[in-house]
Amino acid sequence: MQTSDQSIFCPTCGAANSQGTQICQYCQASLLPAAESAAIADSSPARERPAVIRLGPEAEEEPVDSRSLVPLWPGMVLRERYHILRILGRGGSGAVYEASDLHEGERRVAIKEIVAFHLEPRVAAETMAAFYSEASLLATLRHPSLPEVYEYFTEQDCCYLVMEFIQGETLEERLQRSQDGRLPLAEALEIAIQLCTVLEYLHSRPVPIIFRDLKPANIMLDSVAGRVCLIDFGIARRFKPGQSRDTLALGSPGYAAPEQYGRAQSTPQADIYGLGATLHQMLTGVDPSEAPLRFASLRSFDPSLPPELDELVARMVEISPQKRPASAAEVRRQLDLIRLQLPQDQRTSSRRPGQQPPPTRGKRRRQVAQLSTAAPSAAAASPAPTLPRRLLLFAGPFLLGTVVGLLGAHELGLPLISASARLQTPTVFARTPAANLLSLPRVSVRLALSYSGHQAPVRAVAFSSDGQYLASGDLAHVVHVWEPLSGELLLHYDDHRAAITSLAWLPGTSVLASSSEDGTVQVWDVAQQQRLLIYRGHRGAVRAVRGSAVGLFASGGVDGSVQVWEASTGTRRWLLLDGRHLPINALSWSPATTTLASADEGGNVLLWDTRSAALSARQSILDAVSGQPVALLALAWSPDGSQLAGAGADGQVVLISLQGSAFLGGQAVSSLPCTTLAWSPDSRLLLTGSGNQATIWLASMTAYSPLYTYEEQEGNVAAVDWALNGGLLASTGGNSVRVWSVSSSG
Ligand SMILES: Nc1ncnc2c1ncn2[C@@H]1O[C@H](COP(=O)(O)OP(=O)(O)OP(=O)(O)O)[C@@H](O)[C@H]1O
Repeated sequence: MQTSDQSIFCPTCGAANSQGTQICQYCQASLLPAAESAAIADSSPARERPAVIRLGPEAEEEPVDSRSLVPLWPGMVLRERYHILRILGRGGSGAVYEASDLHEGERRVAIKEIVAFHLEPRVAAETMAAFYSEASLLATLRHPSLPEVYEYFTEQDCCYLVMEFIQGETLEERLQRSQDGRLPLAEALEIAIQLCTVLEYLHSRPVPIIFRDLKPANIMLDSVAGRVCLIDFGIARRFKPGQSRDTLALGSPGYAAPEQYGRAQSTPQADIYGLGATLHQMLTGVDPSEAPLRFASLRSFDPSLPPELDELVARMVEISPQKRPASAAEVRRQLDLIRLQLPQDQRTSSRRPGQQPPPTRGKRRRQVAQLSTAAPSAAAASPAPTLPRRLLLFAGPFLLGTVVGLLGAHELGLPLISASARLQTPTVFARTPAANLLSLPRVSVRLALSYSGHQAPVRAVAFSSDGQYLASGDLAHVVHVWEPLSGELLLHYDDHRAAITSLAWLPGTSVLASSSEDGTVQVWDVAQQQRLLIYRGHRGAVRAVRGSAVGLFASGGVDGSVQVWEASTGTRRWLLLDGRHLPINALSWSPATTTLASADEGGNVLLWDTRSAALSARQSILDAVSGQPVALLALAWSPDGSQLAGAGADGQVVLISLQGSAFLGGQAVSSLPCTTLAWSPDSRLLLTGSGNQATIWLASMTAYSPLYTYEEQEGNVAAVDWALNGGLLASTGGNSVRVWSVSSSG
């Protein structure tokens, strides 16, 4: 359904006028008294006051346009069944997708989505009720010109209608392709006659069904079967005898009959009007939405057109429904007669509706890639008995050649790396003068090794909780798991299809999760060398994943949702939304796992109570100079649970005390974005990465004192981590990962 955001509909003639107009430009009636009711025609769920789902006490509500919501992601599998292939179109209330049905031999289906999760609970409930009513209506219909409905369901506050996929194009696209925007007479007649048959069918149901939105964009021409199909039953309604006017005025300007604008109840004559407007456009090339309710004689455009057709179309678009033909059946009979009277060579179209010119070599549609047989179903555990594709285990120390750099490890009691390791040019720490040297702890930092097994910039690093493993992930979607003190590569994983964004271990286990711009989180057990599952609950890139000690992963991404799911099965426990739909950049669990913190692109830190899955606090972070919200890029809870640190795109690091959720203030640590953060195990020191510098700070409430700054020569420091058992930290720089041994005193 399409309504113009800029239009106000005349209550007298139904014409669309621009907002602010006081006199109808078509019939000169006053628009003022009716403005309020006419505006109903312009309402859509997307324009309702937005709502917040699982809203906490401090959350505010802001308008959300459903068109800005991120749709399902090509590649994801909906309901463990429908593999989304591409977006076919987007409308006011959601999108339509082409998908392959994995339960039906990869049968091609079209899935229509109605997004409701951004709506107020009341509006969402109404939307869903309307959806079920329309879907159940459509599911009962059987006609060659209607797509068959296979299934409908709701999932995460979105409604989905799975239907027959029609291979072809819309009549609107066909008209755009044609010369002068019109069609040959025989083709137009064939399309109109087929439309009459489906309208006859709808209007003759025991309770007649009025389509109410007949227009070229809602008509599909099946290039395989040569049939004409009606799509988009969004505003179809049952005709209720005795009702004087429609509850809601809906339709598309130019094609909608005047009575659809609230003056009367729409009857089958409303569909005859829409068909007349469409037929007029097919024969003249004039788009009726440009001058609604004005239809010049067909023969004024093309004098060769039959006068009977001219007269029939003029009757079909009469303002008064009573003057229009009595039924679609009558229109069809007349069109048949007109066609019969045409000279033999003009009676049949050289092409069936929707039939395309034969494809030229090399222009055929590419076969859509099939799901990898190794990929487990969405959000479900895979019993995968074998290693996933490209999951390789390398035993032995052959990677020692890539392990370079060793400075004074013996001083710190670290094991020496094999003498075969090449020594790197010594790395120099620039010791930054501290404000008050006497009161500051002493930090001793030594480079233990540089790992250069990656072929692309490294974006994420994470120590397992026992410090045995270090995982690193890069822009070329490769994850390596290696032994941090020897650099021995244990696992090479490249089943992601886009850059790795974040890595997280499940505390106390060898289970690792990697999130990616490909929209998935992949989970595998490093010790078992087995992938456990692929989590596909997000729409769009996943930017953060974090594991909790109670067997849950939390993930967040550009779709603005935080999702909490079971690490062993991928079953989602909570979908946490705050109504703003700002991309989630970072997550952190409180050590007691009772709170989950998320940070978004709009500078909000949100605290979610994991017992009630409700928002318990929100803190907005503003740029120290401009006062504007600043995107938060990293978040880390101190291991003692007392405070939460956030890093901003303005180079600011903020601290939030968790006693009373007080914001303790922030300090600019760099003029460049601060992209990564990690706490020392004793919760006293904070490691940040900004530009090409990695800095260790004494993180006091009032000021941060820099203790060490390392200037990375190979690129920016995109990620850092501090091993929980102390002693080691890791930082990235270009394609390399450096492992440092660290000790502090005082
Ligand atoms: N059954 C189908 N088979 C193939 N393609 C379809 C099918 N249904 C819809 N489409 C494609 O999806 C596009 C959008 O469909 P539709 O008009 O139903 O949704 P919409 O524009 O989101 O609806 P609305 O106008 O209610 O906002 C169509 O233009 C068409 O290209």
